[in-house]
Amino acid sequence: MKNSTRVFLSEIKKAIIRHSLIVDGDIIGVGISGGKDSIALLYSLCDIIRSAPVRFKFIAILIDLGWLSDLSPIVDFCQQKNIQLHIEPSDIAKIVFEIREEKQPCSLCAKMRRGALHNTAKMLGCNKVALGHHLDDVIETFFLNLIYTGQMKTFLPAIYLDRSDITLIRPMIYVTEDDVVNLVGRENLPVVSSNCPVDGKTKREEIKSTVALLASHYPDFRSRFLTALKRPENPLWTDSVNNNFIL
Ligand SMILES: Nc1ncnc2c1ncn2[C@@H]1O[C@H](COP(=O)(O)OP(=O)(O)OP(=O)(O)O)[C@@H](O)[C@H]1O
Repeated sequence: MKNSTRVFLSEIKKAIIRHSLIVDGDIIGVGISGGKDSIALLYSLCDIIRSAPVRFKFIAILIDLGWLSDLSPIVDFCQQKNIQLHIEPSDIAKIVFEIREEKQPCSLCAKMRRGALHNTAKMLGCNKVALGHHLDDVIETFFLNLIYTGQMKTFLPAIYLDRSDITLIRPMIYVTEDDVVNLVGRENLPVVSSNCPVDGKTKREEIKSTVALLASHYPDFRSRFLTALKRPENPLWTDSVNNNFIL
């Protein structure tokens, strides 16, 4: 294994340990979108499980929204790695774009997708769902909330959802999007192209360029942001597993 891949995996392990994301007996549904972030997460968990001090299981879950071009690279990858893959069919794309003709389709689509993912995970006996959010997602979400809703909040490393009785975990929050892109290229991980009609035209894409601009002026911007989040006195993240800080 290349050293840069080892470094990537060690950052995931650090997040898992620091935020107690995985404990003995967990059955984790890993949300797979077909994109680079979630396949990087799946790859990482495959490696981490081999030497983990706790016993856990995971299942890859893909909610088929109806616009992925060809799922076979993901199916082949899971077969090669001996990963259980569950593909859940859905009418989400049809409902959002054809039936409801939503002007702001992303929020309805994301809501329906989350519901389908949590229900499918529960149906498969999972107590946790792992998502492929990375540090850039954490930073972008912070600025999206600040600018559009006037709130200082972002993704938590872990959060228990009462309503669906499931804990969401985000093991990739210490790695950047560039780290993910490099891993996917280096390890030749399969990415499936999406025909989503609003891909690349969202508010998140706008914020992404703003964050990139900040990082080009201040090269340590992302790592400083992470340091700020990790500070024990910072209410955004501290003890998030026990939900002592509700955002
Ligand atoms: N169709 C889906 N089925 C299952 N899980 C999904 C699906 N879409 C997204 N997810 C999960 O939700 C996370 C966040 O979704 P989002 O649409 O923001 O993707 P992303 O950050 O671009 O990640 P990716 O590169 O994996 O698409 C993904 O990383 C993945 O874990």
